[in-house]
Amino acid sequence: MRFFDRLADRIETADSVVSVGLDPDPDRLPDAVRDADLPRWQFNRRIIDATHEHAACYKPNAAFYEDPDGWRALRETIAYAHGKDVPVLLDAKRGDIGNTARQYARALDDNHGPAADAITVNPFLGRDSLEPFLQRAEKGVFVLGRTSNPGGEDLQDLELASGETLYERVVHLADLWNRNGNVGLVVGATNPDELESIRELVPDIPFLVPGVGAQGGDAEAAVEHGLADGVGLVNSSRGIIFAGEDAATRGGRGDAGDAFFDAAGQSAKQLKQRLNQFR
Ligand SMILES: O=C(O)c1cc(=O)[nH]c(=O)n1[C@@H]1O[C@H](COP(=O)(O)O)[C@@H](O)[C@H]1O
Repeated sequence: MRFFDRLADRIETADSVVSVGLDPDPDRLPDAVRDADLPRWQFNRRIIDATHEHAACYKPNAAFYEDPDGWRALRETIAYAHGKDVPVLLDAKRGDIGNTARQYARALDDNHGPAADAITVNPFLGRDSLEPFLQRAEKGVFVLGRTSNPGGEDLQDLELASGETLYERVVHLADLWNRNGNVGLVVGATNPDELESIRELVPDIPFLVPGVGAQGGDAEAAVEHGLADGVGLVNSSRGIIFAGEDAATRGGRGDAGDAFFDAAGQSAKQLKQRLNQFR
């Protein structure tokens, strides 16, 4: 099934557009999983147990897995999320010359274990750098449009000779690259005006909207402009997975971690309910 059809089904089943970011910072893992074999996998397993009812998608960021144990943890995590019937978007922000991109795109193939259903890509190198991803028609390809970080304006807001901004040009290209209907755009919740104007440019492309929660983005704008025909994702990572840090402190060392993971579940549920007010 094509990614955006699968995502639409999941959004309906879970009644949620929440993307739960799985960014397991090793310095912030609770005691309950620190001594486990593959702590990041044990952490993600318990986060998934606590949050899957409320998750439209899981979004592991590759930065948190780029070592041998990390790749194992990631593979287990993808398989486990699929076992709960939740799609996985690998946030890898890939983008390189065609020859290299062809290798990166193999991350979307099942050959070496279960693969992610979608990926984020960086459009800076242009068309051929994204082609290997785009041609995997069943997979979702989220192109960075207007990012949530403060420095995003340094390049993305530059005005071109044509009068459009660089991010508007990227949005236009993403629309052209969407011949398989598998392209999404990443637009940060910290830029509500850009969210609105980009939605006007591309009414039919679903957005991944990161930046609510820890980055303080605008949840209402994220929903109002992020969804295309009801399909899109609003991501929170630290705001969900580390919501239980205070609870863990109260539980003390040796605690089984239940309070920590319960808090993650509550946080995902609260975000779902908050976003649903605007759907
Ligand atoms: O592509 C992304 O997901 C992304 C794009 C962007 O503009 N801003 C952004 O924060 N992200 C990612 O979304 C997640 C946000 O994490 P929190 O700030 O903890 O919710 C991280 O994995 C970021 O790398």
